[in-house]
Amino acid sequence: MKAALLQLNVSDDPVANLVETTALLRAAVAEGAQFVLTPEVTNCISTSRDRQREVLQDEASDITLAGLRAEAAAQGIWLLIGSLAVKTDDPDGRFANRQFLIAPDGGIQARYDKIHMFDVEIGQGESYRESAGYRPGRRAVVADLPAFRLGMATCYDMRFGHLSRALVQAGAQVLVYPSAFSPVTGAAHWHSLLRARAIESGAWVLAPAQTGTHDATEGKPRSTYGHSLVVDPWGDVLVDAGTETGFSVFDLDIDRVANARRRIPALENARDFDGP
Ligand SMILES: O=C(O)CNC(=O)[C@H](CS)NC(=O)CCC(=O)C(=O)O
Repeated sequence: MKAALLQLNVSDDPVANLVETTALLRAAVAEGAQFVLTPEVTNCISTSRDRQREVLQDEASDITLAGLRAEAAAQGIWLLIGSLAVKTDDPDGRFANRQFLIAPDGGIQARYDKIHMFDVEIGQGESYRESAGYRPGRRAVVADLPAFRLGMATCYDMRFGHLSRALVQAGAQVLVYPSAFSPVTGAAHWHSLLRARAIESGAWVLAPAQTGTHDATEGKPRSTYGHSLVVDPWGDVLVDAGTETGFSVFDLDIDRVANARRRIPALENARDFDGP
């Protein structure tokens, strides 16, 4: 199956973002992609919670979800919306950071709310507190396409190997990590983490990413690392999209999963053990 990652530089304007995402999706489909994946927070990146609250909706009213579902149906493709920030009934007014798998008829096949919140102090004045704006999910999710099983995870989730292990133990052959990674941690960890998840799982790892500088409402713009990555089940990097926006089409050959797992049967060799 031909698949494509979209690399985006979204603003705090969901309408403009939808226009840009749709144009790239159509270009990828024109090159044969039957499965298209978008990055984390495809609908909006804003440094202002007030702005987010003003322009974003709950799932039922989200224009990005409605627009991309219609587009997937018009093109007859599978679409992984890397995530949308959507309003929830959280008592603290927090959003969900929610992934959607859309089927070729436009139906919602699966949803996943990001579990691990990026609450960190990286140093040099850079800190993030994702849990202040987002309510974490509690449930790991796998979903079936006709030819393979997908394990859904988002961005910072890639640092938690027990989540990917649970997903592959539940049958996932393709792991997705749509992201809006920080440039500092991206340079230090992005390629290593994603290759490790692919190698230890014998699974494809697909990581469509946000890139560049984004909204600066709060004075300082938010920057993201880019480098959308495709890693095959042996750990080879098939696509590194660099820092420009655009799309990357590649051949998602599911036979490589069985091949890698035959050579290194890490899932079969794994053992239960007593605690240290
Ligand atoms: O803020 C939003 O609107 C959506 N959420 C994100 O972009 C999140 C939290 S700031 N980004 C990450 O998880 C990056 C993880 C990362 O960079 C690492 O693990 O090193």
